[in-house]
Amino acid sequence: MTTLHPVRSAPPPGTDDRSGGGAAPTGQVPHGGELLTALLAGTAEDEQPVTHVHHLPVRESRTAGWPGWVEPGLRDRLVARGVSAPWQHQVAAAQAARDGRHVVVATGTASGKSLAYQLPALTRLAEDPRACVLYLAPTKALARDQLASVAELADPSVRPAAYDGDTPAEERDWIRRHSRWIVTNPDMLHRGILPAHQRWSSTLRRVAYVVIDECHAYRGVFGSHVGHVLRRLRRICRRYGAEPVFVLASATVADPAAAATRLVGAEVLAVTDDGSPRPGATFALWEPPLTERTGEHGAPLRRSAAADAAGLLADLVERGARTLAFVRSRRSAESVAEQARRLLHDRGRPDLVARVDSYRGGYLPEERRELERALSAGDLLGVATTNALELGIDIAGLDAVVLAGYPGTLASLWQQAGRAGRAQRESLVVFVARDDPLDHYLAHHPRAVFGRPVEATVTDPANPYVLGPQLCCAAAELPLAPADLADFGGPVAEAQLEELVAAGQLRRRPTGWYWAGRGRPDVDIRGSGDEPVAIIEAGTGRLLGTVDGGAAHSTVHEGALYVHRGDTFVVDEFDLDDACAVVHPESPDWTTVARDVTDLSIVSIERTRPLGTVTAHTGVVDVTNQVVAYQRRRLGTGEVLAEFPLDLPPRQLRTKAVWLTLDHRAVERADVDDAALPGSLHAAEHAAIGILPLLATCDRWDLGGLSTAVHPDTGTAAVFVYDGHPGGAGFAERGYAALRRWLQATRATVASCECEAGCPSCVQSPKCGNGNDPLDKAGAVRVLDVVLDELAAADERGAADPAADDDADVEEVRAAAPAPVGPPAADVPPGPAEEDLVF
Ligand SMILES: Nc1ncnc2c1ncn2[C@@H]1O[C@H](COP(=O)(O)OP(=O)(O)OP(=O)(O)O)[C@@H](O)[C@H]1O
Repeated sequence: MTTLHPVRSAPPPGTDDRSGGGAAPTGQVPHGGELLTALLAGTAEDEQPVTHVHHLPVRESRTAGWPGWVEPGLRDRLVARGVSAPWQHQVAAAQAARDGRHVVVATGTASGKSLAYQLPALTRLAEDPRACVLYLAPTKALARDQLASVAELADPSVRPAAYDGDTPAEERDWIRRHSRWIVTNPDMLHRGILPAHQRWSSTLRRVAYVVIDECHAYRGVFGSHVGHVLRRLRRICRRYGAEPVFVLASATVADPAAAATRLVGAEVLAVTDDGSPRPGATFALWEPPLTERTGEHGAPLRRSAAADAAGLLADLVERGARTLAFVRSRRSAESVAEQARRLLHDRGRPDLVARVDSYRGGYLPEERRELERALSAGDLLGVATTNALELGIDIAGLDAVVLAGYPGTLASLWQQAGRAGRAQRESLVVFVARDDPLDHYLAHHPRAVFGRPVEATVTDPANPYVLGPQLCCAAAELPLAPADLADFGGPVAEAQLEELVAAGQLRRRPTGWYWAGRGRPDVDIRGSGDEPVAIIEAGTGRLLGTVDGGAAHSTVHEGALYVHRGDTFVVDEFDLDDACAVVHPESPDWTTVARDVTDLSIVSIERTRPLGTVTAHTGVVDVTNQVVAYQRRRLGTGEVLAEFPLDLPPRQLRTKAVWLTLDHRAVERADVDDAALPGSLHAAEHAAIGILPLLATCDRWDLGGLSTAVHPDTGTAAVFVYDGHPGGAGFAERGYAALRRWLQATRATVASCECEAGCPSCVQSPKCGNGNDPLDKAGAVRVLDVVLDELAAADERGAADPAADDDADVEEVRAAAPAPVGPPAADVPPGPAEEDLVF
């Protein structure tokens, strides 16, 4: 790991840093570029972890005048709080909302998105003493933070209040009657407010604005449910005579207008041109080097991102830099802080040991405030934290942020990176890649990080497993009239209603569809539809939580290591009949990985794109999966310690998939013989799954795959990637729509990895049911080359699928990009061609 040594004068390779190097003046914390140069000074000659350095220059603010309609009292309060003039994007979004247009403000972290909805909403509340606002947040912590901010700004008659699962019963009635700014969440809307709409009618008829904060959080199956909850809300409001304006806020996402329109079910205008100022930063992409250690099939392993993050944290603290290190789990937060303390101790700096801590979640406001205070005062210099500190903290003046691993979305990455920076001082951000294809890709493709975002927030409101239950909820709230169906998908909804009538869940009457079940429909908007499995602690009988039924076989089988809020347990018994798993606390030095066998059959093809010797498809598939064994693997290294058989029944999943078929000519062109074909397809499939989250906001654990040299349904070689949720979640369809970009990035990831025969950074998968066997890295590159050639040739012939609307080449898209969304994009230099990027 890096240690303190004289500053190296040459900048690291790949740098476009303009800040220069040099040691810090005594007593002063060096700024971003200097810090990085100093960190690199002690790196071993043969290791060069920094793959790229990006310089984010200071961005000056662009303000606009206060719109004439803003309530003077509100304006005065804002001015008194330091908002002397609104930024341009705030006025653009506020004006659209004021004019009655649904609008999404999609600008960077801390760009003042709140003001964009507070201006029109609070003005309206001041003008109309009866008007109300509904504010929806994805997490309770964010909701509570926003509540405090509105309470400070609003006139006392607004009485902002939180109405969520934590609201005491005795307060609920008061809130319903008196609050005019109700802070809640989609779950409460779905379970509490909409089913009891008569009780809420006086509020619902007065709703002027619905604010949906952090709207990129609503993705996949959950996002599809939320989309319907919002459609139900609009229908009920309409019934009481209200047509609220929706204002959405989001950090970086691709195409926010389309994503927001799909979520709300009505046209939404996007405001993306960020007028807020930003301090400068040096942003380094860092990939830990390969080590002598080996994992599955002797694959070389990289040094862990956590180990490098701990080293960086210690180095930065030693230089007096106030640093946050974001890690992926609570356990990791503790161990990174512990490793950093040990390093400082070993370097003879016991004075600094007490100034490093971890943030262990729990989200207690007092804990957060103490941490904010200690960091601001400089008592604490380094904190390793989970994403608990990503939202809703106000720590000014951090010198550096270290990200140990990609946090899953670019929005989160910028949210975390945005915690660094103080006015007039350049900060340092270091992204440390984990041993995983997506992290590896990002470490070597700076423009995927600093260019226009390509990851789309996908939802699929037409998923029958979402639409059916949601139509039941809607009908139970208020019978569904034919005129209502347009909001719920038109013909798709009609077809679904027929099935619900046939199943006896709804009744058709001349006036519409009526709920025919007993009580209320029981629909879990956060679950997969399978019965959740309860996790029970042996001895105490304490219910620790639940896991999704769909994931239970591979996560809580007998012998599995189960992590709950950072604490570890081992499963003693998995009872399928009672849907529960009994666990005991244990912290072994291993983790477990399930082994499974998968079978897939094609049910129907929805779209096909012939590409000469290759064909791309999307459609419905049946996947049969059986977990048959599990492995114990050593923590940190991934070394396989033992394998144990399991006796679990197979399970069926009907879902959506994207797949490629390759006829014998394509296989010949790829120069892959019979023996190498299965491994080549399998390796391409793994890398493709690892990369899809770059284009769709999902996790590789949301996806499944299957590849085979001859698939019985097609008679050809085939690679399938499917959504791991009943009915699909929109991820596979996004892959089909962005096929070329997806496969280009996949190919680049595999080809650029310096390992010889495949490793976790390229073609090995941590969740492979076959133990990553067989895999043929070189064959995968050749197969992907043939597919990409065929795609390019088809595009030249003009045979692009109209559905593949964004299926353009990565470079072309970026070159043509309009004013980009997100913190860095406006400053991205034209950049070198893909092949010129630093590897
Ligand atoms: N026009 C302005 N001039 C000066 N300061 C402003 C202006 N607008 C907002 N601010 C301040 O900027 C800070 C960030 O604002 P806010 O929390 O609304 O940003 P955000 O975009 O919602 O942040 P996040 O990305 O964390 O959700 C706040 O301290 C706010 O008071």
